[in-house]
Amino acid sequence: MEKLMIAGGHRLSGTVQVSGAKNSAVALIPAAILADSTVTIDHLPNISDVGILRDLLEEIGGQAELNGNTLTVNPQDMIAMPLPNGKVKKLRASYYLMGAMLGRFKKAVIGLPGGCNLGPRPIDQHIKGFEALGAKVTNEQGAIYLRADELKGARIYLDVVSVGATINIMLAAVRAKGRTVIENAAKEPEIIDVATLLSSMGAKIKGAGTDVIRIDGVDELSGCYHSIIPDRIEAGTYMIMAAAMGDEVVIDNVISQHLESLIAKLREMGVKVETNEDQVYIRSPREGWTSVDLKTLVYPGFPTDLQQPFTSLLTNAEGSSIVTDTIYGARFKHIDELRRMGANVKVEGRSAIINGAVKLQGAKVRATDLRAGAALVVAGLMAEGVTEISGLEHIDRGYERLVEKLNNLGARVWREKLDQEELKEVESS
Ligand SMILES: CC(=O)N[C@H]1[C@@H](OP(=O)(O)OP(=O)(O)OC[C@H]2O[C@@H](n3ccc(=O)[nH]c3=O)[C@H](O)[C@@H]2O)O[C@H](CO)[C@@H](O)[C@@H]1O
Ligand SMILES: C=C(OP(=O)(O)O)C(=O)O
Repeated sequence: MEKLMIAGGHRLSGTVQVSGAKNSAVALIPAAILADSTVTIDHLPNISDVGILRDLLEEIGGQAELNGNTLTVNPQDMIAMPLPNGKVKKLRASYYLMGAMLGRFKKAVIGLPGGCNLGPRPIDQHIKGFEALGAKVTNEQGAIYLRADELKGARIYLDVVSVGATINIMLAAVRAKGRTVIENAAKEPEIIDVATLLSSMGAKIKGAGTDVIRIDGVDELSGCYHSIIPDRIEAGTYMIMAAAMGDEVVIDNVISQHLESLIAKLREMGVKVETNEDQVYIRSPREGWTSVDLKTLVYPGFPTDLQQPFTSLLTNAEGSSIVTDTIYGARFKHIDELRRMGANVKVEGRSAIINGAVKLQGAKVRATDLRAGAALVVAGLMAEGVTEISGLEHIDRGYERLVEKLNNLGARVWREKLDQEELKEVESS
């Protein structure tokens, strides 16, 4: 097991390349189950979630070859192998195996998913959707059993706007008989990316990216080639790092329209942000940023996945900021760790109140989830002295070549093995 070491205070400059989107990748890979021939997915991020999903496709009998950033999946020999335990528990997106296997085999057994612990993360809307399509769904000892004689298109109103439920219902509905309409659907760019892949396979989907998606089921879906969209959350994280420590930083391979809410907030703080077709340019005023209040919302609102790293930036803004997470009201595990670094932040209900103008100090901290990790990396870059971040396995779920990308920008970051005492601490926690 390793930890991330950051010698803080180094200015950043240059260009950083954004990888393919994690939250697309983790849906596109299960979607390949639905095809009857080879699916090639290009520009996948080299992160642990992708490796685990590849392994899961092999567990159900597929051939899934990862060459650099390209995954080739031959789904022909796949079977409806039950996956009640094991790797499915290591990530959130294993829930997409439910929709994809239900679509192809009309049955699936999938253990309840893992992923970031952000407080309760129910999947009732996924299940409501599968049931509306005609599946019988039961929860037996922590695994979801799904079975349908036939899937039939239906009108499904989501009570909660959910990315996962929207995609999962799409995955099953492309192979249902007749028309499915998802109302109050989520509109995130990753949903459009998944709909694009499914359409290339022959699915009939209209309205992805709006809150009403219409799907006309088809009898078969073929193989295809798909190139994934850039990761707006990784891009946003580097934008926040650049705002914190950047002289002049170019973030390359970005769709800036995906990040309008972040760009608006950075500008409100006094950070210079310019955009062109596929780049964002950031110049930070170095210090004296204005504090801002912020609420996370469903897309195109401010993404909850950037709330944690943005909070770190606000610790050094002039004045107080209030950050409210309306999506995951308990997504504040990073705050205790930021306090160890000297931050003056308190949590009240769904909000963090940040008293800014604090110079953070390097400390030993723990990433409890993926974006808490990103928040601590931002803090470590800003801090005086060395920051040691354990829980690196969370960060590895979502950031490809983080150390290399940061060092290319002028940061001083490296990985080190945990010593015996630290290993004991991890084991007992
Ligand atoms: C793999 C992936 O894409 N993960 C992203 C996805 O997670 P995920 O798809 O799991 O998140 P959802 O969009 O489903 O969750 C949004 C809200 O709806 C609630 N909810 C969701 C489903 C459900 O059946 N019932 C229910 O009540 C959740 O508790 C949460 O409060 O979107 C989140 C919100 O943008 C992001 O933080 C995650 O990075
Ligand atoms: C919460 C996240 O991921 P997951 O849903 O995969 O746990 C995230 O990407 O910030």
